[in-house]
Amino acid sequence: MVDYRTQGQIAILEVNNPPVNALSIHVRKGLDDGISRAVRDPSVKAVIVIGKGRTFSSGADIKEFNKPQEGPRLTMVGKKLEESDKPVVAAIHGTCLGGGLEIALFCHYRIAVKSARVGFPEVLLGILPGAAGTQRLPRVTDVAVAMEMISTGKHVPAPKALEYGILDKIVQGDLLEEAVKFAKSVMGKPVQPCRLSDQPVKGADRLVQVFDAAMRQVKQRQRGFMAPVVCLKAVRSAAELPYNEGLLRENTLFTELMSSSQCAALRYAFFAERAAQRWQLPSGASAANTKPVPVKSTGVIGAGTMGQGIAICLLRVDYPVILVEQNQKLLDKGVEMIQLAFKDAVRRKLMTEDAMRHCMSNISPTVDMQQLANVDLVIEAVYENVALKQDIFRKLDVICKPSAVLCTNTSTISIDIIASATKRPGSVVGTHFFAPAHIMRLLENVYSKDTSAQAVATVMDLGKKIGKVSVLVKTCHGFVANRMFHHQGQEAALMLEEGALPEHIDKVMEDFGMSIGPMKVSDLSGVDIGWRIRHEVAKMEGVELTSQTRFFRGERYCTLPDKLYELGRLGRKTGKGWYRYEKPGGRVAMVDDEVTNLIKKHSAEMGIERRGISTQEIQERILYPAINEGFRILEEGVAAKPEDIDVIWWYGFSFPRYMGGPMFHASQVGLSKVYERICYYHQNFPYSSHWVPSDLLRKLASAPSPVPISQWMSYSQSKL
Ligand SMILES: CC/C=C\CC(=O)SCCNC(=O)CCNC(=O)[C@H](O)C(C)(C)COP(=O)(O)OP(=O)(O)OC[C@H]1O[C@@H](n2cnc3c(N)ncnc32)[C@H](O)[C@@H]1OP(=O)(O)O
Repeated sequence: MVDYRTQGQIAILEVNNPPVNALSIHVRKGLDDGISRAVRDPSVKAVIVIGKGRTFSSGADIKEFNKPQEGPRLTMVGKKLEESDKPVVAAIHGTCLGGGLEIALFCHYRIAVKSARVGFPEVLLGILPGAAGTQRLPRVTDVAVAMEMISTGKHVPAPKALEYGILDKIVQGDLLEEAVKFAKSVMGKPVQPCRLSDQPVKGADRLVQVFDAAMRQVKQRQRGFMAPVVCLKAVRSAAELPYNEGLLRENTLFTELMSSSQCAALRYAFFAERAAQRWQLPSGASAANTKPVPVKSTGVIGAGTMGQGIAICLLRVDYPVILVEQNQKLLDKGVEMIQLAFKDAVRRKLMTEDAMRHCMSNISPTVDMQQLANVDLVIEAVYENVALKQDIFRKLDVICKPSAVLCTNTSTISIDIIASATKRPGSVVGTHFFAPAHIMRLLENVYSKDTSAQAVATVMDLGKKIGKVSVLVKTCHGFVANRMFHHQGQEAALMLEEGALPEHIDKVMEDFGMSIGPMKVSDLSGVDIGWRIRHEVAKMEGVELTSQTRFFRGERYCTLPDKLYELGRLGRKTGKGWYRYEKPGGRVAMVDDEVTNLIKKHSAEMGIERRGISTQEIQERILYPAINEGFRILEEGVAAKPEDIDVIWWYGFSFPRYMGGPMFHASQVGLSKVYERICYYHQNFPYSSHWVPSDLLRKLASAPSPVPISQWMSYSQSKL
């Protein structure tokens, strides 16, 4: 775990714990033993701490967090490194994060290669750097920088870290050779001035202003997260208390955070996100045994809002894009909008003018689908209409080369239906982007009964390359995201006719932690989207939905969203939806009397006596149908594991990560309680099938003791 060797008068402690040199018990022990040995050995005059493999260290071993602490504590190991009279040099490459950076800050010197990054990402796990990081960073760099780094968790590139004073030198060439040279240059020099515990906090005279400004920012940007606030308090204590007292304060705050439910949720999120990348098909094909099709050229069909966003994603990472539209006017408009989005990115310093020009030079706009003959991958992004999509895929089948992967950006239509229009259903796969496609990180990749493993591997790989978080799901109507979200929309509309108003529902859900409530989401995504989907489904079933419709598919149906659509209130884009906006495309949602009156009139027409709806009821009626559907999705194997559903909700619907996602949230509330409430609503609302309790939920709720989320799937086939 830590290899000890000497090179002349230098002892080298090489951390060797693949893949990322986490500071597990054996590493801490190895470092502890190594430094003691080096200090004892009179022939050793300097020490180097270095990481083997791809990185210096990714920090404490997160897998050890919920186990009893064994072996030497990181702070104790660090103290030994600092107290050594022989200079200790940290030689950094890859990432030097969390406990890894704390170890480096205990060393007397830090050198790094230019590509290295340092940071304290603990805050993202709901904790703080608890091995003296909050006390030592503001002693090596300015307290404002320390507050920013520790409260955001951002990685800092080596050149910036040098500027901040965190690094002493950036080296070129072989890191170990350079570290040896550096160690020789400091051999024999007194280490006292390099012991950070003896240094004053930098910028302590500006503490109050810096702290207040940082706190304002944290409250604005990380609303609801506990850890950033506590991180700032810990750094503040570095400036207010002597070093050893500051350490005690840090420890108290660390313990508080470590035992919080937010920390448990964020730790779960860390592993869930990584687990989602390890996809597996029922055939056994998986990320580990399937190679993607090499993609060098791409096509996008549809230059509307989604097509534009998808094209931007591809162009940004250097894929040439053939952009196809049905007529020149729409095509020109689409290209213009793409250019505008890039210009905006340049204005916001997210890209250079040169990079923008390069991206734009990679688009080939055309109204001729034949131009797609040689692309490796094509993404259809036209509006949600089965016949239209099938027609496009019929054409693609004829036009595209046999190896091409044919993707559809449908948000609801089963991939089986779209693929059936081709003679190569194995090449057809869903790539469900979320609007705005160039901003939202989620990519819901969808396989059909025929999709080949290679097509799946290709879109999962594409997702990674374009910076998305990809989750693989099996096809069904609405997939995971919209199938779960759909019930929220239904239930919200029903609560509106029973007595709630859009602003009440949104406030409750925003107070719960959602970044925006469901009514604002509907305005953002477009009231017409839901309308089109509902009416398309009805049409497929030979039903016409009208203002008189009370039941559809045997379910209670609320016509309020349809009435809103008929008034042309399509959401933000028209400046009016469930709210009024300052202008079409505006962002400031204002309560609109026209909507309030529409809702009240609708209730009266329905003969419903409006009533006050409690916060608890709003929360449960918005969340629990989605959770219930989540369990059905697991039962049917549409999602392979609860973690995948939660990942979809963080990135697709901004579900607060510190609550872990709807499935994790359900586990925290207690499945028996969630089940009981779903049964209660089922009794009260028998005409809404989303309240029929899932069988898997029933089985888990009746287990004699709470079943850990990692074992839920073992209950899906059980006969209990
Ligand atoms: C007293 C307490 C003191 C200190 C507290 C801490 O130090 S808390 C830990 C702080 N560090 C982090 O939060 C870093 C977490 N890791 C990362 O950000 C990335 O993993 C990293 C290092 C940037 C590498 O990214 P990359 O994309 O290259 O790899 P990936 O994320 O897929 O990770 C590879 C596998 O390593 C596992 N892993 C990563 N970091 C840790 C860790 N700190 N502890 C345990 N395991 C870690 C990760 O889960 C992956 O495993 P796999 O089984 O392949 O999914």
